[in-house]
Amino acid sequence: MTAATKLTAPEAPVTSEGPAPVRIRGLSKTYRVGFFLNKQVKALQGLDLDIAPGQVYGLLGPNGAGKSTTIKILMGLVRASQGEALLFGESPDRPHVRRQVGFLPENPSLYEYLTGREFVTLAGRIFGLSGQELDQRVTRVLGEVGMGRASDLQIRRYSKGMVQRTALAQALISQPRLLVLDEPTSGLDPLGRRQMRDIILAEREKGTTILFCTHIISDVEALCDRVAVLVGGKRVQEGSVQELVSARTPSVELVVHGLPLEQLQALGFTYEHAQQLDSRVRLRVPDADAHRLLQAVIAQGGRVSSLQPARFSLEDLFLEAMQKAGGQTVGGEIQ
Ligand SMILES: Nc1ncnc2c1ncn2[C@@H]1O[C@H](COP(=O)(O)OP(=O)(O)OP(=O)(O)O)[C@@H](O)[C@H]1O
Repeated sequence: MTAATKLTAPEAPVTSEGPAPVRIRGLSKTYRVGFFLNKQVKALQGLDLDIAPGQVYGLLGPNGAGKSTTIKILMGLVRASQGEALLFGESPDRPHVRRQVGFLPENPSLYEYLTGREFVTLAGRIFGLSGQELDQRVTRVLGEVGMGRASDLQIRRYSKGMVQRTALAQALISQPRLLVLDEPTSGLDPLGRRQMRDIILAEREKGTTILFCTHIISDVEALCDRVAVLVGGKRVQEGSVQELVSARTPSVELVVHGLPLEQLQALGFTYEHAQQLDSRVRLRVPDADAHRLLQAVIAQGGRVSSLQPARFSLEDLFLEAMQKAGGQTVGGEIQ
């Protein structure tokens, strides 16, 4: 038995609400690739992650960072090479654990000749639902995802966004304690994205724990309690969105006219950001340097048209984390 298939973890923390919905320790995954399977892609390298009951947790990372691999291991679709991944303190393979989880895969592929209603009904039957309760739940979840009216059309006639919404309805049909969503807003129009966000927030209100992965930073900012940033299969940042964003030293953004970027760079300040915009230059410096920079710009004959506190966003943090990861931004490590 590999470490990944351990059925129980005696050391899994048990809170008053029971074991953590998700606990990952030292998780690694190496895929074998190449014609002779003689190359390896390190998709995950020693990942640790804990998700507490009721949390909305975002896995953020560039393409190929290992987000889907993490989710597939948690859903029992891919075997880990090392480490353990537990749901509610147990192996994801156990049927009673799986019954507590709703899963929306990336690029869901549904039975095309069924209607949306038939498909979601089938999913409900697999979860052991039947009769009036099943019919009522199907109607309710289809309504929630905005598919009430189109639910009697065959899925092969659906757009990508309609398929995504129907797949979400099947994830919700069992009223799961844990919802795992792989790129939930991909393929959705702006209205669909808003609806998806509203559904996630409504599920959170009900106390559902939610793990979702994305590279859409605004979704994480709008929805998540906590976030982990993955780059090249490693966790490079983790914390509450608020903590990560506010732990930064304050900085100030200035817009300067009348001096070229090269001249400003020669002043010897360390700029967090410097960009030439037509005849203006936008600069960002630590708060402590702002006054001296202002004086230096005026002394050189420049003019400052705007000076305001810069809002450090999750996007800055994300870009910074990718830079710190040594420029490796896309895909796992290939050997
Ligand atoms: N079945 C597979 N066989 C070989 N390599 C794979 C396989 N699945 C994923 N990989 C590789 O593992 C790495 C991580 O992929 P993964 O799909 O987990 O990343 P991701 O963060 O979900 O990316 P994206 O945002 O593009 O969906 C990538 O380098 C990818 O090429």
